[in-house]
Amino acid sequence: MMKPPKSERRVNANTTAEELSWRDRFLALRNLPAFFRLVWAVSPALFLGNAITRLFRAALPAATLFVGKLIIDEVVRLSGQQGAADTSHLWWLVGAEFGLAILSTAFGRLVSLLDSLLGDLFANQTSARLMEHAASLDLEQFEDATFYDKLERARRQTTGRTVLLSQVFGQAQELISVGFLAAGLVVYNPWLLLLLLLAVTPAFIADNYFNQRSYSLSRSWTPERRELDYLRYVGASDETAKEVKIFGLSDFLIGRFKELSWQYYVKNRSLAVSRAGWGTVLTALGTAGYYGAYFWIVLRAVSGQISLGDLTFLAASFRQMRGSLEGILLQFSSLTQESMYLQDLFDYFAIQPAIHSTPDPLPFPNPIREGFVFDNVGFKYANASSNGRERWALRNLSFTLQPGEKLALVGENGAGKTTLVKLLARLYDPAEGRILLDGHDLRAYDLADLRRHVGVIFQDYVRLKMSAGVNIAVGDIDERTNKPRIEQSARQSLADTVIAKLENGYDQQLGRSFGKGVELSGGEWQKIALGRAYMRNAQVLILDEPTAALDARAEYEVFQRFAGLTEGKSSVIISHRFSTVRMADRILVLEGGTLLEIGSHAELLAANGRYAELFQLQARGYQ
Ligand SMILES: Nc1ncnc2c1ncn2[C@@H]1O[C@H](COP(=O)(O)OP(=O)(O)OP(=O)(O)O)[C@@H](O)[C@H]1O
Repeated sequence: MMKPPKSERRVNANTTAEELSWRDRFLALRNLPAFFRLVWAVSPALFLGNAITRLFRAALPAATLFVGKLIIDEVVRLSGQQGAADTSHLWWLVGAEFGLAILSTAFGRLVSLLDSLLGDLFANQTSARLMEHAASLDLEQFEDATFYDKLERARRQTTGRTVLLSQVFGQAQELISVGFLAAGLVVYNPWLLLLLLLAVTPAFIADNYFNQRSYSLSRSWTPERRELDYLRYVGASDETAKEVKIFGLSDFLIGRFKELSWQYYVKNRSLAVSRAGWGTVLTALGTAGYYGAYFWIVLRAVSGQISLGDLTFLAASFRQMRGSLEGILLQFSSLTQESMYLQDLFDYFAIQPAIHSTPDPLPFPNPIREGFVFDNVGFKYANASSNGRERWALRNLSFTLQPGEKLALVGENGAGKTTLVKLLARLYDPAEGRILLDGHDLRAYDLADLRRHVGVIFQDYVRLKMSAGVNIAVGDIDERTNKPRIEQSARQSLADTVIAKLENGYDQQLGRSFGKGVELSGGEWQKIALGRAYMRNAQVLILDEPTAALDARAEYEVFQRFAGLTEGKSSVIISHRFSTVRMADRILVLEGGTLLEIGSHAELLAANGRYAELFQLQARGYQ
């Protein structure tokens, strides 16, 4: 994974931008080596090409000025000669200056080209790494708003971060240019250099200050920026359009968007205005310094102490150096700013998942011999609390899921059924107690292997805006080109009847976002999603309200087939429909996160407890 060495992570991720001191900002520059390693890894050839081209280009300004000086001196010498003069040397010089001008343009273009190629590659690769890293993180991390802030800040760093590369390279290029020019100036008068430095320093300090404030503003507004993105999405997307219309939400959404974006604009505006004001005043100081030096050079030329060529060389060197120095100092302050943004990228990559395989993981048992044992399991969501009290989603939960057993989970909304399933698939780890599989803690097993063998179809399954075939193949994505297997799964989940009606069959794009995509009904989508369970050759199959959107006949058929699929395998079904639930070997009734009853349909009816009550309630509804 992309992780900077410790020394380069010195700027604390939690330091608020407002508190960033000059020291923090300089420390942020430590991110540069790690950044350069990343860019180098993207393309060593482009990286080297860029560096070399810039080096050559750096020498050109001083060389051009020097040739210009030689030309003027030669013209002055020739104009003072009697009779026909030999001008061949002069034309050689003019030709050389022309050549240098062409080279300068060509190198300039080449540098831009290499920058943009490298920039595109870097953006692509970093985005891919961002996704890779996201995939390695815990579900719990995705439920935390500050995580999204980090992700958002990191995402913004994938594009445009190569500006930093051009800046550092450009900076080096300018420094070399300035070195050449300074060598020329020092020969005449070192004090000129000092004057120049003094003239540009105030603008540099001001710029640093404003860059820091602009970074602070941008950072502290991350949640609002995400909200703006969200409002833009809700206000204009196929998934929300119908409710936005029905409930007449557009004014409300647009109003909120305008209010928030206006607040951001006002904050940005006041910063931009004071930056422009101070910038003007302080740059004028720089100009005054330049004209002071110019005055001195002209005086020396008038008194004959330097030649006309020297005058033009010095004046132009001085002007160019001022520009370059100003550029270097200002770039330096934006460099520290960019390095701070870089910190956001590294902070994101430094987030580590808590749920991972142990160093020597056990392979998932095949077949399962003893089953899963929940031993006094408790779990609470990190962000869950009510009236300031911690809320446990599950507590004191003990039961066994036998190999080959069909277990149904029953309970009212929020009772903890889905949470139990997530613990089984190790999307979360228990906060209390433990889950054993064949006598070993679930954490001892290889995570990827566990996920392969525990297949879950969630009630809020993902509806991919991709082809129907891929939507089924999700159950075993490596088999996405295995058409017979996809078709077989579709037949078993009744998705084949849905696909038969689609113009392009399995290749039909679903969802309306791309091309000629078509939308499906809720039940049709559910049949497609159920196909995923048949694709997966898992030992434990879990269906979380798999048939809620199916009509009665489809539900009946699905369960007939599902019984065949799970023959000899363990399965867990969550359902509010007792017609489904009663088919299970055992039924576990949850209430408020704790186990209330467990037993077969007949046993629980005989016990005449909560299950019997809920069952009779539903049965009465059908009478
Ligand atoms: N991601 C989450 N973050 C915080 N709390 C959550 C989260 N998911 C669920 N909860 C809370 O945990 C409790 C159990 O939720 P769970 O989803 O397991 O219930 P359920 O029995 O599956 O409900 P339903 O029948 O409505 O699907 C609920 O009180 C819920 O509010």
